[in-house]
Amino acid sequence: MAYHVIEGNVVGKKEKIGIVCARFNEFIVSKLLGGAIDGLVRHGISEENIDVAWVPGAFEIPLICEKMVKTGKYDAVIALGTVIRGSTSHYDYVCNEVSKGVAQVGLQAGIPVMFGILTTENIEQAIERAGTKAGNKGYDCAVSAIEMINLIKAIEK
Ligand SMILES: Nc1c(NC[C@H](O)[C@H](O)[C@H](O)CO)[nH]c(=O)[nH]c1=O
Ligand SMILES: CC(=O)[C@@H](O)COP(=O)(O)O
Repeated sequence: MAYHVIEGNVVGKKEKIGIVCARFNEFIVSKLLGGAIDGLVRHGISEENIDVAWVPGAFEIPLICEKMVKTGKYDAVIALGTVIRGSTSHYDYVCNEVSKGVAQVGLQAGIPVMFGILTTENIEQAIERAGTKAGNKGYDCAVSAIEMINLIKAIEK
């Protein structure tokens, strides 16, 4: 192979992870959280190195992600929430702002800030992505967080 490949493995060690959860639609978000913790622990992260912060709704997630990042205590932050369309345009504003906000925090952070927020048309779609037939978005974000931590280490060494 003439070119070099830089990639991150999914082996966690002593890294510290912050998770920000929205309480709105907690029935779903709690499943995302369980999946995220399962993914982290099964890939080597100790539960004692995981902090979970709860916010009222997805709109508040970016601010607390930023607060966690600025502590300098975490190797990655995972945002978990569930936004389900209602009968007004409120859904669009919440989704737009939370996605922009999390992305903005991530670009400024220097550490991975993972977007584990479901944005669905209905409850069924959310359930499918919180541990049923479409997997668990929380688990996926957890494993990707470890990959990103190790990728950054590989690039910076
Ligand atoms: N409708 C959903 C919300 N709405 C609440 C907002 O996120 C926010 O907490 C409120 O506007 C006060 O600032 N939040 C969700 O997480 N999911 C929803 O479906
Ligand atoms: C995503 C939301 O904010 C939504 O649940 C609010 O519902 P509605 O648009 O019917 O007020």
